[in-house]
Amino acid sequence: MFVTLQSVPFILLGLAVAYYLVPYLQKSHLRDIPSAGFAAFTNVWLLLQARQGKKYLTIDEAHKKYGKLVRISPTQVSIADDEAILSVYGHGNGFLKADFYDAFVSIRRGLFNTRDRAEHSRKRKTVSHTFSAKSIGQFEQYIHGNVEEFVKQWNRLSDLQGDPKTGYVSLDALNWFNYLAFDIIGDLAFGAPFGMLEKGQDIAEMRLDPKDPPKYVAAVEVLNRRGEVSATLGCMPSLIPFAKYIPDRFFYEGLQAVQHLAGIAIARVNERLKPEVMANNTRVDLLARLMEGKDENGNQLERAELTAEALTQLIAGSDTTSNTTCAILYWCMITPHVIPKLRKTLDDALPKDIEVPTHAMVKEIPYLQWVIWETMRIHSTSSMGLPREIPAGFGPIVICGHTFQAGDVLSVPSYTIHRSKEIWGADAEEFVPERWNPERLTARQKAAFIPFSHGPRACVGRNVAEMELLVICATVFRLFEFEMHQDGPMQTREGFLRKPLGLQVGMRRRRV
Ligand code: HEM
Repeated sequence: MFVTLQSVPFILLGLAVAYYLVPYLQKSHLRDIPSAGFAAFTNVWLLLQARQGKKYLTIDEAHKKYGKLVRISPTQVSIADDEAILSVYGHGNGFLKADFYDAFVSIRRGLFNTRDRAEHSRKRKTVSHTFSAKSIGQFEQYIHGNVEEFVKQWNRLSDLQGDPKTGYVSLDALNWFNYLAFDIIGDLAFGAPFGMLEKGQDIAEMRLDPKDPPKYVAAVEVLNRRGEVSATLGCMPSLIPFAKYIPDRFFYEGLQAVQHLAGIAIARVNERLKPEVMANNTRVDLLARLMEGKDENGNQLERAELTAEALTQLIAGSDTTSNTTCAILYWCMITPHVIPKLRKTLDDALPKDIEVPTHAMVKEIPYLQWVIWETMRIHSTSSMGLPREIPAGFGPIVICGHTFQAGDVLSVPSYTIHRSKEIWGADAEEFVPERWNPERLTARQKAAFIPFSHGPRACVGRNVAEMELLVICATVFRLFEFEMHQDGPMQTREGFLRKPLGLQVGMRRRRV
């Protein structure tokens, strides 16, 4: 058979069509599910949404248009139905994290991005007791110390830089919540805070190799870039080896960020494991606990695995908390009556001479808890549907009236579920902390609240996160006053998380 020059374009076109049609036809059982744009034919659609930082929103809009089931890639179906939460994320269903998570691996796989079930169970066993409600008490001292430093810095700013007339100093609250969250996790996971609060600056030491001389990078920025590029490449993992050749700075800088972030963990673990530091160690932090962990042969974790796990905690436990704290301040500020009510509740509950309360003092204050939960619902720091694959040997399985097969990837979109009028009522788009009153909250709402996900891969740090949020919010709203210094709503961008881009406020020491 002869191939003429004129026929080459047609052959290429035919190959391209086949490339997209074959996966589509192979998944014939998904053909009756409406496709968002051209998503049924190629992952490029999902990749483009992620690249623009608004995947959760496009998927939310697609659900509003097409209903509860929407195909968002040749293999992935988004299910906006709270009934699917148990089936997709529950214990014992056998689903695994999808190849999306391959884009998050650096150094080596850690607890968050391990996809193999047995490996995950082993890793999770090593850390889960450390995060139990009983054990986290020993971490409180590190949280407390950093919140005290935060208060010192805000008092100083208010005293020295406040407007002479109003007393308010203008600042980006997100920056300060980031400094606080990074210093806390630095203290918890690496043995010392990064010193961001003290310097009022986003800065961390980084070494790509323990023997390298130190370099300094902006850790928050590095984490943001890394989250965005990984969440984008995760939509098309086959692109990962070629990502550095894509002529878009987003990918180049993102990949550099992945390395720099690993470098931050390498530098800090290196510091913490120095013989002179270890010899005098009295700390009961996360790294100490990880060092007690054993592998399947009873050996202690080797340096690379230890570093990967410490890096996992740094990534998972830093901007999750700061983005949530920033969203809490925003929603409280734009909703009249919430701050006065919260402040009165805190004044009534806490001793006057205490600036930073203990966890025990704040964990039973319902209105404080409701404000936090309501923000986690309406803001949804983790907004995307976390993708889970039905492994070989499983299925067919019926979810929401549709039959799925091994190899299908399913996800339940948190943002859409958290704002569903069917679940939360007509005021689902409003910030109403009172909806968490147990007399009002329904069993369905309770089960549909998934800010920490659900099942065996749910947030292992939830207890620490809740302790941090309670102590930080009780402190911030009781000691400081705010006025809005920005026009329009708080802008956000989605990487792995839904992150505020900033919150410009006036802050001063409390006067009344
Ligand atoms: C408000 C704060 C937080 C939120 C909203 C949050 C949310 C989540 C979510 C949704 C997941 C599931 C991710 C997935 O399936 O892909 C997760 C996993 C995880 N989180 Fe958190 N998290 C928070 C704070 C923390 C903290 C403070 C730590 C540690 C100190 C932490 C450590 C982890 C780890 C290690 C995982 C992976 C667990 C596994 O796969 O077994 N998180 N988190």
